Amino acid sequence: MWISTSAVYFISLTASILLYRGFLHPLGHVPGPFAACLSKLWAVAITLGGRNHVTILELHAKYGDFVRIGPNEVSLSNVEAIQQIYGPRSTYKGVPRPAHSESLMSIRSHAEHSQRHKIWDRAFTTRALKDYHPLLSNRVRQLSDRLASECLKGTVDIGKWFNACAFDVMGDLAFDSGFDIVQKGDIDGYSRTLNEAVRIGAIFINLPWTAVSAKLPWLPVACKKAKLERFAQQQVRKRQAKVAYRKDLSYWLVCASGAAAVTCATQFSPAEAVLVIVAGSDSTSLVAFFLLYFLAQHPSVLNRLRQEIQDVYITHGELTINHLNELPYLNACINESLRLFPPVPNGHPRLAPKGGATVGGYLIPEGTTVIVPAYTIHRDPRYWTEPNAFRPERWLPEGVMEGWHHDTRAFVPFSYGPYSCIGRNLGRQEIRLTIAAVIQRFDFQLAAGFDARAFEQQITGEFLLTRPMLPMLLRERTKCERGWHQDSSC
Ligand code: HEM
Repeated sequence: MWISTSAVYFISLTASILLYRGFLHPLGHVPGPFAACLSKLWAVAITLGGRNHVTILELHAKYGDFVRIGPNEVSLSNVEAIQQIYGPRSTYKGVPRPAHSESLMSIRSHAEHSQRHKIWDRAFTTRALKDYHPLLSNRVRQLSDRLASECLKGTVDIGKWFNACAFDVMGDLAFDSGFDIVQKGDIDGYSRTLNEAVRIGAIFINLPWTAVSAKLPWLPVACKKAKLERFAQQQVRKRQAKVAYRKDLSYWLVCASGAAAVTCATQFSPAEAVLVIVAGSDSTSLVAFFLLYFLAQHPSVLNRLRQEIQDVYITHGELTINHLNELPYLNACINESLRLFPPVPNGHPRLAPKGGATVGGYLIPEGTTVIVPAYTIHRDPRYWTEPNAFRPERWLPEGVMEGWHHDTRAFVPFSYGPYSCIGRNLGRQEIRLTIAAVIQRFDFQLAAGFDARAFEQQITGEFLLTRPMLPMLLRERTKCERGWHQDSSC
């Protein structure tokens, strides 16, 4: 009797919730897949399938700028929306992040975030970045040497090595002691663990209550999280013991404030150390990876880029970060890779303010979660002519012909506004150095039978894009006074 009463209660409750969400909800007028209106499980299923970025793009192509992608969630693919939702004067709130506890990325109160941001800012000034140059150059040199030995063995999984290098760089910056994955391999599996943590985090973002599972010690997800946190704790402690040892990132976050070691512990938490690694490694290596993929398919772009880099080498006798910063074609190629494959493709959730808001003519009720998806807006033909083509020239003055659409307001790979990427200049420097080092020293081509369509279909985008295996054949070029050459005749 008790069971049947409970069952009736449960069924009626579920039916009323579904009825409300499907037909009576204030977002009822917004088009979108019916299953998405009923339950967040739709988003989880799409996330698990891994093709969020493509699904959202297809939904916008079908339904227009304003699409309902959850019971209380809409996706807005319209350039007018970006400034209003993410801009400095936005009244939208950030959505708390269950996956990155106690870090800059999880603080979503504007006042608290701005206070913490000021401390982080010191680590990303032009002067601070300059101090990281030797460290970056050293790691990229190691990567280049590693590729030289790997290419003798056959096809090279280039993405794996780019990722290892970016991981080593961030390890140096966050802990002042690298992981040495390029040289020794991922012995302890930290890089693997982090990648898994990011995937799991994507589910937590869609269904915040599942984040509880990270606290149940017998679940694999909890073990992995605990392992990572233990590691970060050890590293932060070790780093704090050498207070003013080197001007790395933790120096600026902690020690430059003159704080005593005791306050250091509260200022640079293991969660923030993990944030540096998560935010700075995969994202950066993905951009370099996709750029190399495009270059392998576009020989004329590769030749022009190689010439630009060669000219710098001939003029200055070396390739430093300062020389590379100003190269227009290199920067254009990086922008084009960021446009076509933004590492964070699905947009950043914000909550509509009290009383609701109107964006680009659309009424958004109070408390609605809103996203502007980067992958979709980067490929919108209203903002970009030939949106799916890799065409770096579009970023140069001579490359935008009359009548061409090139609306840089619709370029948001680092998000936009006060919560946008703090490490973008560092990331760009690392990408420039990596790409310059690789294309200067190696000729490369995709392995025989490579199928670009199949490759792109394997790219998933739960939170970050993933990189499928990209088999490349690399051949070391010959070095002489005037740079590197294809054959031994310098
Ligand atoms: C090209 C490479 C990179 C891309 C495409 C990228 C992209 C992004 C994006 C889209 C966000 C906003 C995330 C959100 O609101 O959900 C973000 C935030 C952030 N990124 Fe990056 N990032 C890159 C490199 C880096 C690097 C090298 C660092 C260095 C530590 C870094 C540190 C951060 C931090 C700390 C945040 C949080 C900022 C805040 O909440 O105020 N990123 N990044």
